[in-house]
Amino acid sequence: MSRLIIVSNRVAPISEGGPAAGGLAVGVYDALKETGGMWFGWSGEVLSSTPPHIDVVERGPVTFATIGLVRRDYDQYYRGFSNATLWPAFHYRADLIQYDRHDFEGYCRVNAWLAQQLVPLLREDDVIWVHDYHLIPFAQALRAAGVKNRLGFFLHIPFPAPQVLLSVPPHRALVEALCSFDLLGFQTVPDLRAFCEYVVHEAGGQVEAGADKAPTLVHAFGRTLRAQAYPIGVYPDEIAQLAKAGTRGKPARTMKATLHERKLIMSVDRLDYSKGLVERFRAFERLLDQVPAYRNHVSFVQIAPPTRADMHAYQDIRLRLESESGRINGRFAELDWTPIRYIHRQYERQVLAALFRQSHVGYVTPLRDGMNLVAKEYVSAQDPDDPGVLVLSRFAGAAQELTGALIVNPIDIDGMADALAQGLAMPLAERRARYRDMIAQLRENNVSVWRDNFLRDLKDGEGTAKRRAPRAKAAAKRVEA
Ligand SMILES: O=P(O)(O)OC[C@H]1O[C@H](O[C@H]2O[C@H](CO)[C@@H](O)[C@H](O)[C@H]2O)[C@H](O)[C@@H](O)[C@@H]1O
Ligand SMILES: O=c1ccn([C@@H]2O[C@H](COP(=O)(O)OP(=O)(O)O)[C@@H](O)[C@H]2O)c(=O)[nH]1
Repeated sequence: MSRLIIVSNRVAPISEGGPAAGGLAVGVYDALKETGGMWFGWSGEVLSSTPPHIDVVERGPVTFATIGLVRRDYDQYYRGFSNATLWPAFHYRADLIQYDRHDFEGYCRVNAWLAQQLVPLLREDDVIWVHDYHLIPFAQALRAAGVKNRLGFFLHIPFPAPQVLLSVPPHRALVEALCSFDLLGFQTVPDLRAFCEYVVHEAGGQVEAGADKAPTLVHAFGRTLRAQAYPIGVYPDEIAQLAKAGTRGKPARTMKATLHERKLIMSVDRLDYSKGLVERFRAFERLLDQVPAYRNHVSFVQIAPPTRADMHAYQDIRLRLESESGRINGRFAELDWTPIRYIHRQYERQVLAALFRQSHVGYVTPLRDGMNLVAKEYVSAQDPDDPGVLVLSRFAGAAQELTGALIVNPIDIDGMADALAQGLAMPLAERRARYRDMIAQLRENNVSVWRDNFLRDLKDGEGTAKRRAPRAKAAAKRVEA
């Protein structure tokens, strides 16, 4: 059996059980610990001068091969092009895009360098699965180094509409680089469709919809590759167990004691401007304005651990959120009640799962999000006999599957306040019906299914990339939603 090699910028913390650094690390680790294999990526260290070397650690069936970045590479590749250019562009925040040609050069240089570090670790029949926007040029770099293995890529964040992507100056070079992979995976059908639109309308390529759920064939830049939507999942039953066990722990007991029978609204997000936190706080304020009966009868807990805290846009969102929570608490707080408990630190998944289970509403309202695993974890953690209600942004990838949630537009403050009121008052029978619908979907498309579908298509496609593109006048078929 061929070995699975995962390549991503962020690698899960090597000691299991600790708080996770984001959804990619959580999802990929869950997927890899069953199959075993090697996980290659950044160690999270920024080195001042020493030339980085690969650290190899075995943990059960998984070999972690991690490497540090020198300061200049971290600045240009991670803080610069990945997170100041691609992240805002792919999350539809054209107003926040910063672009520096030197950062793009650094991004390509680091991709080439990482690829060179990986090559000596590879075997001939390894299957290589590359993850996320930091590593778009990775296939080109591996091919240039002579690697012939199957190469797949999964994008964890949204793929933007072509008009938005055009604001990234090297957009064409990026899409050409993506087309060096054999298989491209997206979180949702709208992301796949946006990619195909770029291929057809901006790159002069062609796409052919695959029959019966098979991947779409993409002909572009002289290559043929395949592309498909593979929504990442969770292990719902494992999370339910964690949640049940966690309710006996100290954090959950403290939460219960300090709530004094009040209803609980729970949110958990990295403190990222894509998560819609300011709008969410204002919608909670609107609820208190419009339904005075909820004052002192409902508490909103927002856990928002720091992320990318050395970047201006992230310092800015932190200040805005601190100011909003201070303002709203100043307006409504009483001697025995603080309406918003805003907590700027990370918690372990077991603690989060237990808090989800204790809450009446899971409040997940990103402005844009590739998937949003928190939404899936929230539903998984519920007590089937007395489940909470999920209020979910239509712009989270998860909204494509979790149709039993109350779906909201995250910039519609009144609409979100209405959904909170509806969720808090929802009768048990309706809560159960919505929960049953969503948990069935989560079980059907768990993280193993995500991994297995992607790897099946990556292996099945052997030979596709070598096929020639069809003649130019063959009609391009658009991918249907
Ligand atoms: O590595 P960081 O810069 O600290 O950021 C954390 C991760 O954020 C993003 O996560 C995404 O992946 C999730 C799982 O597929 C998905 O649910 C979520 O919508 C995405 O935002 C990012 O894509 C990862 O590369 C980062 O590691
Ligand atoms: O304090 C925290 C906050 C978040 N998470 C985990 O980090 C992941 C966040 O993934 P999501 O897809 O929701 O968003 P991302 O941060 O990747 O954009 C989820 O598994 C959370 O349970 C965690 O373990 N501790």
